[in-house]
Amino acid sequence: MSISVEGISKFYGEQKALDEVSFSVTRGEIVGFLGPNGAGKSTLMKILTGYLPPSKGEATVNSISLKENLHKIQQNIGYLPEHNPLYTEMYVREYLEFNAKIYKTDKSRIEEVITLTGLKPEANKKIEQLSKGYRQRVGLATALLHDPEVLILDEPTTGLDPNQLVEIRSLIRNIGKDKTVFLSTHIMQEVEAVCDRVIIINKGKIVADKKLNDLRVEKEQVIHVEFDYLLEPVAIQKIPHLMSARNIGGFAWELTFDTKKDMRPAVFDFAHDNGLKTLQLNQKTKNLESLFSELTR
Ligand SMILES: Nc1ncnc2c1ncn2[C@@H]1O[C@H](COP(=O)(O)OP(=O)(O)OP(=O)(O)O)[C@@H](O)[C@H]1O
Repeated sequence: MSISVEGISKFYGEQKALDEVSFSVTRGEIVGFLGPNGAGKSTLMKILTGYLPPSKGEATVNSISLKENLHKIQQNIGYLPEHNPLYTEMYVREYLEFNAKIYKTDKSRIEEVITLTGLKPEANKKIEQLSKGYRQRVGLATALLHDPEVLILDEPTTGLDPNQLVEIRSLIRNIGKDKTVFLSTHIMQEVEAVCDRVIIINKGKIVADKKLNDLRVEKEQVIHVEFDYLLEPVAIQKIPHLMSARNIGGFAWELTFDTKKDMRPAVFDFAHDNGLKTLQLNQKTKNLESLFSELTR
């Protein structure tokens, strides 16, 4: 087990931020820790990385107990905090060298993480000159310096523009091929894009723990499609297996089908046969959305 959390509670004075939280993460999983603002995500991550003590409960990382050997745990964890604390007046390479000294890692690892995180073109700039996306990469590079087995990433894509978002998500997916990744977010699409599994927290309690594949294997299927022209709802009814069609703004529709079979080709063919262009076509995990709104309302 890479991460095991047992009955962790955390009080800030009178306020209970975490309430008997328990779960485990196995090696090689990418787990999304999803919850609304103030649900307790950062608090748990700070506990797992040793920045905060729990009020109650136990956690282990790679079978090492948080209580017994915090230092050893920190050697096994790469942590990207929510507010990435970078020394912005430093140059990127200089900053990584500084951190490599702290971790006592080999200097050759610096070039490896620069390549891995796509920092090469910016490596000779000062951190203050970097865009938010590249600063985030510096944070990830720092978290990866000592080649930890477990990565804990607190809202790694907050504030990024859509292009940076795609790049950082694909970077995390790549890193997750041989590391355990536990990442927090309040964005459902992030979980769908990156994770194998989702743990949902609300008001300090775990309210769901599901594999994304299990959520996808459902009878219903939802597709978001955008055409280049306005359609009458009656015209859309011609698509086979369609249960309902809802306009979600402009020329975009949410289509619900009563089949597991991938209906994207049928929607594409429908557009083509009716002289329409398909501007966007996405299969949604409706179940994650409904689960989230049901459990965190
Ligand atoms: N240092 C603190 N002192 C007092 N209360 C705190 C402290 N840190 C967090 N809290 C409270 O604990 C609860 C959980 O906060 P936490 O930051 O863990 O939530 P979160 O899920 O990470 O939220 P967000 O998505 O907004 O970052 C919130 O109600 C918050 O106000």
